[in-house]
Amino acid sequence: MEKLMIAGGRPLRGTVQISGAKNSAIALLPAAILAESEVTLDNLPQLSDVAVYTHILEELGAKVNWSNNQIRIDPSEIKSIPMPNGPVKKLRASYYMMGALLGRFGEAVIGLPGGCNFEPRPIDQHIKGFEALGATVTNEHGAIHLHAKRLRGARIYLDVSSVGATINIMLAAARAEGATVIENAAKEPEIIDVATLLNAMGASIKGAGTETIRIEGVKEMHGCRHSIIPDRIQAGTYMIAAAATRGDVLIDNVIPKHLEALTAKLIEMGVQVEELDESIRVIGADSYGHVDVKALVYPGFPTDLQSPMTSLLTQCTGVSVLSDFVYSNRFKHVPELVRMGAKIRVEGRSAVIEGGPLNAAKVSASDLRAGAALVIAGLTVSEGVTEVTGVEYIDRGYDHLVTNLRALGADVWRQTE
Ligand SMILES: CC(=O)N[C@H]1[C@@H](OP(=O)(O)OP(=O)(O)OC[C@H]2O[C@@H](n3ccc(=O)[nH]c3=O)[C@H](O)[C@@H]2O)O[C@H](CO)[C@@H](O)[C@@H]1O
Ligand SMILES: C=C(OP(=O)(O)O)C(=O)O
Repeated sequence: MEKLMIAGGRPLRGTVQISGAKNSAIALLPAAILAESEVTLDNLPQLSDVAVYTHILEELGAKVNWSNNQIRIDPSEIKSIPMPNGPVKKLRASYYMMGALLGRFGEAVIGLPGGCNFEPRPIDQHIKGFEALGATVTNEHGAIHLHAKRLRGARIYLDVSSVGATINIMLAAARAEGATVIENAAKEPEIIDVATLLNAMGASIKGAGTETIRIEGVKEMHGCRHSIIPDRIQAGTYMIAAAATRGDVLIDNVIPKHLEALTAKLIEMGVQVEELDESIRVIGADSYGHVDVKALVYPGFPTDLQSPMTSLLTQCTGVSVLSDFVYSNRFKHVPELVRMGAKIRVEGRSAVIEGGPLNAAKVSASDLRAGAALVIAGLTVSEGVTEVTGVEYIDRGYDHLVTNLRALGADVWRQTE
């Protein structure tokens, strides 16, 4: 078993380069299935989720050539091989195989997804979308079976503006007959990134990034080259870590606009934040005022930064309230932070956090962002060594985390028992 060991108490200082976005990459990889020729993705993050996805594509018959931050996918030999089990169970975004295979072949069998299960994460809106396009969808022993003689465009109103459902419907509809309109679509930057790739592959998608997306189905799609957008959640995690350790960090290769909700909150609590063209500098202060935070869909404060933010709020004076309006029970990090001395209680969909010092402890990450929260908490503790297990979750979403933190002056290392 691997652990992260953190001897904290050192302010982070220096520059960190942010990799491409996980939540884009793991949608762009299956999107390549819709092309008839090679797709090249640049700025690919080096993450376990990406490794699992490339393995899935290879199992389907794609020729994959991954070298550092670039991947070339030749999907010309891909077949819709049933995948009720195996690697699809290892990550959440395997649900995109449903839309991509359905869109290209009119059929797919994909096991229900795995990934971070901090609470039940239904996919009813994805299925509603596939059915509206003309597919029959059944759940047989935990695997979703999809079949359509032909897919026809439809008007689909999403009950919740789901990132996954919006992207999955775009994938299925890109090569359908006629026009599809997604209403109440999610507006996250990763959706624009997927639409940009699909359009470069020959699709006709308008309105990505707004609540109405219109897709005119095309007969064929082809290869192209695309550079993945920077990972706003990794960037936000380093911003929070810089503030929590009272450091001074330049977070480079970011789109500052994607981080406005976090930037505004940091400034409100007394952190100095400077936005540059493609980077953000975060300069910590000796003390911070308490703030209330509401995690919402984009452009609101991201739920994926809610857990890391909890750790920062333990460093504020007074009581902060952090509520999650996307995932009401995403609080598995709280008991672990309490183990480290945090004064936090969960009330409904909110965590009530009373500021105060933390101490080193042995804690366990139950999901990716809970892991990030525990690492940040450990970085604030000046005596003793915090041990974080569940490193496999952290590796799903943080490219070279230990190397990056060490380069910023943190005393962090991996230890295998
Ligand atoms: C791979 C990926 O991109 N993961 C992100 C994606 O997850 P994911 O796409 O799974 O999250 P969604 O945007 O779909 O979920 C948003 C909300 O809608 C609900 N819902 C969703 C789909 C559905 O069919 N029915 C339904 O009720 C969910 O329970 C949740 O309360 O967006 C989340 C919200 O920003 C992020 O936390 C995840 O990091
Ligand atoms: C919840 C997350 O990812 P996934 O949806 O892939 O589990 C995340 O990135 O915080």
